[in-house]
Amino acid sequence: MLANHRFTDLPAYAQLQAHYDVLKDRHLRDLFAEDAQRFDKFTRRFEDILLDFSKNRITDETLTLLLQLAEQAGLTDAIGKMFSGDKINRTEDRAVLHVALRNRSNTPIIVEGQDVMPEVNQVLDRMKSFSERVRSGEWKGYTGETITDIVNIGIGGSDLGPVMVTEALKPYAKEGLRVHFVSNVDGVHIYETLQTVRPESTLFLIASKTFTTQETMTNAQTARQWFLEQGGSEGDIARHFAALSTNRSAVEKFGIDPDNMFGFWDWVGGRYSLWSAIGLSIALYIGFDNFEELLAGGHAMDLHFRDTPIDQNLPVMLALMGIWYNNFFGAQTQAILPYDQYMHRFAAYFQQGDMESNGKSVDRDGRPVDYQTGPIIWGEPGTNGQHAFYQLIHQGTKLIPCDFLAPVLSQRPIGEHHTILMANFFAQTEALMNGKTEEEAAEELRKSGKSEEDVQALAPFKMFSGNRPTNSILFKQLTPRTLGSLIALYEHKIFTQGVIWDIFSFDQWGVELGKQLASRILPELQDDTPVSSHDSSTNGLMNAFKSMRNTTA
Ligand SMILES: O=P(O)(O)OC[C@H]1O[C@@H](O)[C@H](O)[C@@H](O)[C@@H]1O
Repeated sequence: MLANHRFTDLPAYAQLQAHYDVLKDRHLRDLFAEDAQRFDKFTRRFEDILLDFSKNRITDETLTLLLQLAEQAGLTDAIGKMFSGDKINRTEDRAVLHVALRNRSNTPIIVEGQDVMPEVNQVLDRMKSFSERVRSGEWKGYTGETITDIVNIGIGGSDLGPVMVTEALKPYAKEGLRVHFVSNVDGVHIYETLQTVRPESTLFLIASKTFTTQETMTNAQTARQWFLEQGGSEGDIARHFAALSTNRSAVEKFGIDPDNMFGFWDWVGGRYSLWSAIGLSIALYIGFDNFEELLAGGHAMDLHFRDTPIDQNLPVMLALMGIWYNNFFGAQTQAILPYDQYMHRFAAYFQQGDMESNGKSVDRDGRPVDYQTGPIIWGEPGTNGQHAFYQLIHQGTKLIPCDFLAPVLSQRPIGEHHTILMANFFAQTEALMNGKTEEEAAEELRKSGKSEEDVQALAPFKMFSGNRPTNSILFKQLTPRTLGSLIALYEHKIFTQGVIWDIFSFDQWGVELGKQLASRILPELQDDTPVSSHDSSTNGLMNAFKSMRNTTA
């Protein structure tokens, strides 16, 4: 069991509060001017990844205090407990072992007296042989055609990870093999996808940890029916449907051949499951060797996180910077801004990863917290974001800490594109840090020939306060290994923050209420009887819906 603490009672918390009162008015520009060593001091490296956190509103003392905060919260102990299979997900009475899924060193990891590694390796072996058979064309559809399209049907953790990774690693994809993702219960999603595929050459992966999720089961039934209507027979289903799940009996009940089921375990959280059988679409798309590289990158980051002193530890640094702004500066959000178009779903992926993990308001004793926990995560790839929402980051009233991520080498080096992209990457963090004083803005206006009256009128609009914090994460290239490490970096950041905030990061009870109500409302929508069992707004909306659906558009 982890020793519980009150975050705000940790001795370092009060010290940080006092330190914040002093530091909050200091400008990053001055902190850089005062300390020539800032970059060297506040960068950390791991393999081909460089984390520069020097453009944060910190000093040596800030970092010392934040590290003390982590120590006082029992971080080292907590890391040990996760890696050794303790049931740290207490409200669900489960261990948390996504690290076992990518444990390429194969050291035993014991859950309830049993080493989980043999089972993990067995599923990986099956994924390998299945993906190789499909990719080589040995696996045939019901008319003898090879598989050209994979349709992954899943939602949340059974969708976002595979979507993000297959997009990020597109350069590693097999030519002629397409992958599609259907998640939304909105029939539009499956409709549009089915328009683009043929039953003879399509393999459906029904991805659901529980195999009970309403959206996924509805989409899976629709896909099955479509397959049968388009010419496939019941007997052909085995060649075209596979299941990725922990729930064997539900898979069998659905009619999927148990030989086509790839299992995983309750100690894999949905939002941490891309490393498990849920990653089958990834293995099919980029090949098993590349999938293994992804796992290896995750594993390397795991070892770094577990074995490196916390002051040298990349996930810990990211976590501490986040806590500094979240709990002392009152920042509400955290932007993730990848300067790599292939990473365009990275922020969306960590919206679930972070917000479902740390969006909690009771501590591990079940007491309401009196401090802020998980931030709102958002972001889009650079440079698109620059032309959309960066205005607010630069000149708005909100403090938005940003992570900038970029590869040194593009996967698609065309002309000057990557150099231009990177010029923007470096320019943005510099601009956010330095800003532009009103005098500098005025001087520029004068130089452009404006009258003194215009200069005075316009300068306030053209100044930038700066002092806006960023992390820069520079990596050599977006390879499977590097992507694996980057994902694990953020996963462990989330874990570290959860430990410091003394919350449970691995349950997600907050998603249940809406599901409960939806299943109560569904039968009420199935006829035209007026509804009166809810509040006046919900009744009113449902009755308007019922009457509007009966009138022609
Ligand atoms: O994989 P399943 O069981 O269909 O679940 C999908 C998603 O369901 C949601 O309800 C959970 O909040 C997510 O964590 C989960 O990833």
